Amino acid sequence: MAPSPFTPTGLPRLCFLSYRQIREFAMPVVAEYAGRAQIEVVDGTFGGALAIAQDRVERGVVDAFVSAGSNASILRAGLRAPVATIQLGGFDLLQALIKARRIAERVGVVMYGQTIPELDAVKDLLNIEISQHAYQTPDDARQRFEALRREGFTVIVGSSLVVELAEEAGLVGLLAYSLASIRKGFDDALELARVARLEAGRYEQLHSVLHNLQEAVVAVDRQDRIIAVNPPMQQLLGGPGLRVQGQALDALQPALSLRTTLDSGLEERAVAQRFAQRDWVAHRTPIREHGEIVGAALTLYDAGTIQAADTSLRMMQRRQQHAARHGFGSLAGTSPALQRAVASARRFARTDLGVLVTGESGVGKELFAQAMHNDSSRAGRPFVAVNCASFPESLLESELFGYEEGAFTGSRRGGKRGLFEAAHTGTLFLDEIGDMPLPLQTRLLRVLQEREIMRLGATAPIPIDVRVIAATHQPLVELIAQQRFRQDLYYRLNTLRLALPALRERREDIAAIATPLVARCLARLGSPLDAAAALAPLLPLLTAYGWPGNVRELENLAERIAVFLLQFDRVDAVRYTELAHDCPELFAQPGAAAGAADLPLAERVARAMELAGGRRAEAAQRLGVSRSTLWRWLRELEGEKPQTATRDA
Ligand SMILES: Nc1ncnc2c1ncn2[C@@H]1O[C@H](COP(=O)(O)OP(=O)(O)OP(=O)(O)O)[C@@H](O)[C@H]1O
Repeated sequence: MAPSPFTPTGLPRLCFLSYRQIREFAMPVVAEYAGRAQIEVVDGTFGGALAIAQDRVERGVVDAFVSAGSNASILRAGLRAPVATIQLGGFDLLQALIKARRIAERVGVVMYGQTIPELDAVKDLLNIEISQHAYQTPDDARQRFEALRREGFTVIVGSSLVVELAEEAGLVGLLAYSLASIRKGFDDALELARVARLEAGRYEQLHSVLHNLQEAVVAVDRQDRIIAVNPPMQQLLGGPGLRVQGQALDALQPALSLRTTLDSGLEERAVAQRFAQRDWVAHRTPIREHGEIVGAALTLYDAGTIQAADTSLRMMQRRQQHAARHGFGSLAGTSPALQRAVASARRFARTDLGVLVTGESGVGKELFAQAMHNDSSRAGRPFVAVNCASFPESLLESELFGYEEGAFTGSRRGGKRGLFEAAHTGTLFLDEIGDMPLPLQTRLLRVLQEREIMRLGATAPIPIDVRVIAATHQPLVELIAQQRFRQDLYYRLNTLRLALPALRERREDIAAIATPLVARCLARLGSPLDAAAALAPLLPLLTAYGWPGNVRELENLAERIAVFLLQFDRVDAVRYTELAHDCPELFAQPGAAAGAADLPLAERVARAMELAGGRRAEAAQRLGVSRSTLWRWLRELEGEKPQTATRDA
């Protein structure tokens, strides 16, 4: 696992706190551990040791302490920090006694805490008289020591303090610790320091998260006593000066109580709550450990912030609606007519001038507008498309320019920004500009000239930076002659002119546009057919067709063809003549059946006759052949007497 960024780095910091005797004895071990830890060696005198250690803890300069005997006990009892104890091993004591026996037959043993009953067994073994004593305080130790001295003991085995006293009195003091025990103490301290650092890292992380939250958070234990609180909640509970830790939340602020959560164990989310003259959204959550409820937490979210977030989410959704999805890469086809249009559009995209896109319905005017926007310096900014023909005049006006609150009956509170404002810094695509009512044309002209808009009912204009791309399928020059379009607006919009060719003027693009559409549709519907292979027999029909609805019509037809193809699992099994039911327009065109040369002759003729309602002249026209040819075919194919089965047109 990667270490938390909050875990302190560098060597673990140990503080070795002891009396002089053990400290001096332990120096070789301290030197041994110097590469693995940063070790501070401190002289600990009884009582003073704790104050020294506390100072280190408060300054946060020590990860773990290592100490022995009474010092270790005092540190453990009084510090909120890990303390490793240098333990006295039984073998250590035995070695010290063997040394003592060489000097004297009577040995005093003075240890911190309690006596060691097992020593009695050693007594006989070593042929030594042992007088054992335990002490709790330094005074206690001194008294024990004095008593032994009075009794004539000259050698004392014991802790660091005892050895110190013995030496002061000119007696022999033997330290009961071995270097091995001291090493063990340092190893324990290193491990404690490692764990302490991990915990400190975790705590820091939580602390930092909690303290940086904008929300007010409080956590309580099982008894509703506050165990954690962050600054915003501290403020709500009584200000920074008040000590809230350990207090019952219920008593401090009954309105924020978590008792019900503690009792029921149920989470409450997004509950509106009024507190301290503000509106909040409250979450109350039980805290569980191993399934048991051990506490609960309350989070208060500022209602204003939530409302702002809601608005921003809606704005984001709206911005996504106002984004241009297509680029020039979305344009299928390689015909010279299309390529010329693309080349012009690419050039226009580099300017910031208005563009008037002309062309029949469905030729791709909006697609080109999006592509120009995405190729321009305004890419990534809003692209707002509005169809001027799809709104009644009054609505179009408020859609485009927005309104102030109270501008008209039923106007929304706070007013509404218009599409010009929505398109600010981006592009506004005004489709079907020829359908814009004259009064709005006047307003539009003013916006284009002044570069500012005035919301309905507003008194001050709003500056606006928008590139306008307009489109029309109507001949604006004729509308001008009929006084249905303002000439000055026409010149304003018409700075750059992009005329898009109708699909029938670039029939070579039909396959390139239709094939991916059919392929996508087949894949979506789970058909195994290859779109290009399945479309090939239909290409003469598709190419011959007039496409009054241009690419949009082709898209629609491609979907129908794909759905028709669904019933076949192999291309050579497709009965193309049946497509006439789904796409009659393809078959109804003059010469259609003749175009579908890949279809068997019998089917083509039957189809043409059916579509012509039995009229031979019309059927011949559909097939693109003379009446006499048709008659001949009919006789050959059907052996039919034409006069009885058909009518002459
Ligand atoms: N060259 C092309 N390649 C692929 N798809 C195209 C191409 N041209 C147009 N389309 C697609 O045809 C459909 C109609 O295009 P678009 O809406 O841009 O036409 P329009 O001229 O703006 O139509 P209208 O005048 O009716 O608003 C869209 O789905 C568009 O993606």
